[in-house]
Amino acid sequence: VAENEHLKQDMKSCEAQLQKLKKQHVKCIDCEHIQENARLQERLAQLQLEVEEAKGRLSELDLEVQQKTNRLAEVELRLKDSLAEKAEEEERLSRRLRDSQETIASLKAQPQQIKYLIKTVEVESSKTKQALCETQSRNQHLQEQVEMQRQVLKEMEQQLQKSQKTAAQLRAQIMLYESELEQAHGQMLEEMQNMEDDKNRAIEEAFARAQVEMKAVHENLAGVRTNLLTLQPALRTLTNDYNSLKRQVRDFPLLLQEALQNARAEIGQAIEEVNSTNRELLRKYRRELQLRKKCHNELVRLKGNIRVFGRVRPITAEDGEGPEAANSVTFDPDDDAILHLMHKGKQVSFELDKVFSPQATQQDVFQEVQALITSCIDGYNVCIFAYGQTGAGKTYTMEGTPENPGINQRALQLLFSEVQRKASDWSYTITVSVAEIYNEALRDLLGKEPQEKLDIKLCPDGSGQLYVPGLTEFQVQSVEDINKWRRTQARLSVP
Ligand SMILES: Nc1ncnc2c1ncn2[C@@H]1O[C@H](COP(=O)(O)OP(=O)(O)OP(=O)(O)O)[C@@H](O)[C@H]1O
Repeated sequence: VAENEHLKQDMKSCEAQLQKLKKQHVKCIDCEHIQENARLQERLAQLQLEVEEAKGRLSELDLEVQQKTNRLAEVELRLKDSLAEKAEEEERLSRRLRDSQETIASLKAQPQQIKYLIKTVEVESSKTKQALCETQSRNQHLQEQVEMQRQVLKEMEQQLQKSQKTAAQLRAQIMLYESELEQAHGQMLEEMQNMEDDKNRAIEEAFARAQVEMKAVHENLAGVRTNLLTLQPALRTLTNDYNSLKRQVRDFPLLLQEALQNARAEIGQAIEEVNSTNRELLRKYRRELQLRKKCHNELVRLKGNIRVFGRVRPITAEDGEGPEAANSVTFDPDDDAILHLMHKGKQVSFELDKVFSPQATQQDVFQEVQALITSCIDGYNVCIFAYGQTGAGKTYTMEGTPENPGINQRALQLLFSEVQRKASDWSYTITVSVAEIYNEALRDLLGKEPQEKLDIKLCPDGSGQLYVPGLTEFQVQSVEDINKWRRTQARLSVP
């Protein structure tokens, strides 16, 4: 208990020290050392609680020992009482036994006198006979009494034996109680000792831990103190920074307003510049458009609104051999617009816009009509068609082969690539229609009723353009879309 008190005092002094340290560093509210202190205090409180609990247990055990001792005293008292009772009983019984034995002895001694009396009475008188009879009956009665006394003595002897046995049992039980009590007492002492040891050990450990933790806390506090010292300049710098930031924040709306005004002026200027650039671009575009129109008109003026090209295909295996298969056209080496033809032995010359020799490639031919595709994108109506006798090479020139495509495919490729190129500035819609005129009958090859005959009419807007009412039109996005419709059309057209 003294040690407990000592430990408590130590703890109190530690707590007081902690409180003092806390007051010294009250600014450091959330630092980890304070938290650690709080943890240590918690631990101390816990240990105090444990000590209180151990004390409570100890007092309980004391109470138990007290109760057991009281019970033992009671049992001893009861035992003493019963022993005294037994002794008294024994004393009483032995007294009675002695009395009985004396009585028996006196009774045994009496008959001889009676016998003697009988003999003497017989000889003396008849009167005495009666007295003898009385004496005999008395003798009988006394014998019966002796017998009874014997019986009582026997019972008493049995009772005495039983009492002695009971006393022996009680003694054995008392001894057993005593040994149990002694054992319990020993156990209790041992347990108390163990508990005392545990308590002391726990207190020692807790104290040692508390000391170590206190030491660590002291060290940490020293560290915190040095940190505080080193942090002070940083705090000063931060305060300065904060003040300058505060100034900046105060001035910020003004600066912002100024910056916004500048930005607005700059944006306005930029918008103005963009607008002027746009105006310039628009002007240039219009000029370009006019230039293109002028170029087209010039082209049309120079090359004519309708241009005719001649293409001489090479001799193929299908033409056969011999003079029948010989080429009947010749070219002018100085002028690619003249074509000579031998007719009935005479040379007839034809003047065209251009003549392509058998060596001319598909690309050469397309190059010549390429400008018309650009005119088409610029909004002019363009028509390219092939004319010639069977086997002259119309299909080859217009359609070509997949490996070497003709004007159609190349024109469509150019059309879509141009549209793609201008997509950021212009939006185009390309539609496709396929019609066939055969034997003066017009039919819609993409329509649902391809056999149905259609009419060609003048546009009612007075533009002089022709149109076919009811002609099917499909919007297309790529060359492949067109080719798909063309494949449909190829199945339906006149072979
Ligand atoms: N420039 C050329 N180079 C090589 N072969 C050609 C050329 N032009 C035509 N041919 C070949 O000549 C043959 C006939 O050509 P194509 O079918 O184009 O004639 P076409 O005028 O369309 O005939 P049709 O009017 O009967 O349809 C084909 O085998 C074709 O490949």
